[in-house]
Amino acid sequence: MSVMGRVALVTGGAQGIGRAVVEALLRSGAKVSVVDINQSCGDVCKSELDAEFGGDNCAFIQCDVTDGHALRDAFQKTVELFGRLDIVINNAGINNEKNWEKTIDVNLTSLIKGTYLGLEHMSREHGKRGGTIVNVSSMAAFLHSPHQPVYTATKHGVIGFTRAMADASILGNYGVRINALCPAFVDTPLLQSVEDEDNMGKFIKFKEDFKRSMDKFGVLQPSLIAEGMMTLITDPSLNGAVMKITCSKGIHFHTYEPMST
Ligand SMILES: NC(=O)C1=CN([C@@H]2O[C@H](COP(=O)(O)OP(=O)(O)OC[C@H]3O[C@@H](n4cnc5c(N)ncnc54)[C@H](O)[C@@H]3O)[C@@H](O)[C@H]2O)C=CC1
Ligand SMILES: CCCCC/C=C\C=C\C(=O)C/C=C\C/C=C\CCCC(=O)O
Repeated sequence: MSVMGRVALVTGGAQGIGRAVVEALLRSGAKVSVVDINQSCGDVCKSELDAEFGGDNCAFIQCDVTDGHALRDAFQKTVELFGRLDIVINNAGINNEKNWEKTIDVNLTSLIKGTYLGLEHMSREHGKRGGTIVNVSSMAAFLHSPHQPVYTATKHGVIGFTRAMADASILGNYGVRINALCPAFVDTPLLQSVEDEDNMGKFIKFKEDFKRSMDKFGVLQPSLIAEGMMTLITDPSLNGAVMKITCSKGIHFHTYEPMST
């Protein structure tokens, strides 16, 4: 599927992985709505993207994804601005073991809301023409590291929810493909949360151990994650797929036992 002329909404799109995905989409001819809580970062992002891709191709919508009404408005505004919606990337995420309820709210509850809103705007069930949703999980979903237990739980949850919804999409003939993306460590501001007791809480004492793990597994560039994301967006055969991206194996897919596919 070509993304030329299609409309995408990317949560947490103002920096890091989300920003790299926004750029890849714009480069391929999509129009993109960048939905992010950070007003100043979003303003900088918007002016840089306008300079590179032209002013009519992207919008910045300031929104806290945990605010259900604001998130609904962001979807509505995207459709009003660009006339349609085809691609939803639920990417916004945080690493906060101290305020772990917030981590669940941002990483899992809001991602579920974003998926349901995406379906309202794209599913044949709602009289729409179909589309695609990618939910951002993490390689943390395949580990049980002691550094970030609640973060890990949310990323496991993202995979379970995504695969169940992908099956629901087939059963309900939604016409919407739903997939998950699981990067290993990526060079973004999120990694700096390891330094901060406000984020790590009592797990700050594992900081050095965590850094050794980064040295062992390596750190990826956001551009590679955007490349994997574009495959999930454009390959019409993918639904319920779980893409992993690691330094050792690059872009590859998790395989499941046939009975659980
Ligand atoms: N950086 C890494 O090593 C990895 C990151 N991930 C996941 O990738 C996703 C993106 O992470 P990064 O780009 O690394 O993080 P980042 O911290 O660089 O960017 C996250 C973006 O989300 C926005 N955001 C945070 N809370 C929000 C909220 N309540 N409402 C709206 N926007 C909000 C931030 O303002 C920021 O622009 C997250 O889901 C993260 O869990 C997955 C694997 C590895
Ligand atoms: C406690 C550390 C907090 C600081 C880091 C913040 C966020 C990290 C986000 C992730 O999603 C990455 C987490 C774990 C997976 C990383 C690597 C696994 C690599 C496995 C492999 O290469 O085979």
